[in-house]
Amino acid sequence: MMTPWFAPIVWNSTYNIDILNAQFHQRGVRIGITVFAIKKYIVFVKKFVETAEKFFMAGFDVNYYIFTDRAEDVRQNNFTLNKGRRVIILEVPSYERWQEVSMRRMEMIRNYTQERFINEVNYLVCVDVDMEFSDDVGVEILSDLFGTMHPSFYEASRQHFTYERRPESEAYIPDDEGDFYYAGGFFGGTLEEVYKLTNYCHNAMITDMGKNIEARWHDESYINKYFLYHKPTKILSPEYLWDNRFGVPGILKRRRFVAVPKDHNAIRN
Ligand SMILES: CC(=O)N[C@H]1[C@@H](OP(=O)(O)OP(=O)(O)OC[C@H]2O[C@@H](n3ccc(=O)[nH]c3=O)[C@H](O)[C@@H]2O)O[C@H](CO)[C@H](O)[C@@H]1O
Ligand SMILES: [Mn+2]
Repeated sequence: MMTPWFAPIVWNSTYNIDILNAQFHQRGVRIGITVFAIKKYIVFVKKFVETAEKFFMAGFDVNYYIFTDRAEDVRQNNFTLNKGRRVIILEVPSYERWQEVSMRRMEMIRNYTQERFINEVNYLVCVDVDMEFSDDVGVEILSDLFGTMHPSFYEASRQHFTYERRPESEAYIPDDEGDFYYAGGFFGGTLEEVYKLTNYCHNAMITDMGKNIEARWHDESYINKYFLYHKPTKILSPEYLWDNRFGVPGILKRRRFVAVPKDHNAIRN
């Protein structure tokens, strides 16, 4: 429930949501959530927003920032939103390879954080779009800088973490270092902290590209490197990022945000 640097690990029943809601409402906190729906991934947007309206930050002001190269198609969804909640469609370029689409999210989040989000929200939550909410995800996740345990590795020991192991890469992590294996698909924090993380990851990727290196798990590898030396102030348990292909272990009392099954080849090409 607590890391050795005193960051809480958020599991069901470790917090009282009424106390937290009162505190965050008192501060008038506004929350932004970023998702990318590039090319065929626009098919995921409808369910993502619909389920977020039920489960994500209920009762709070939320801006959905949907980055897409197909704005018209995304608009066709005619979202029905609760009070205080808005969909904002941001037109961005697309990239040919899915790996680069995934990695370029860092650059785009960084740029919009500085230009726009900073004026509109107090916290940013950055997630994958091929997901749906199936239980509450509320202000208990918010902190200066938060990351999420990857559902494949929360029980694994360090030697099994799939960090980048080539010393030439900016994402390199030595064998005897590393706290957790964090997932690329759910991180966030204050605007300042998200700016620092995304700026670091983008610059590291560009440096590697110049050397013709792409880290093993793309953006996720660079996030893991960043979190090693800039420890998150809160860590989300796999309740917040689950994939039903892993079954439902006893430790998992809630599945709050779950991968939507996809045909990888069909959707990425
Ligand atoms: C749940 C989780 O931790 N997911 C991570 C995992 O892969 P995933 O296998 O879940 O990657 P993915 O196919 O979902 O791609 C990541 C994200 O990029 C966006 N996208 C991708 C391709 C495309 O054509 N259009 C598009 O919009 C979309 O928002 C998608 O959710 O590893 C990736 C890097 O390898 C990223 O770190 C993901 O965040
Ligand atoms: Mn995904």
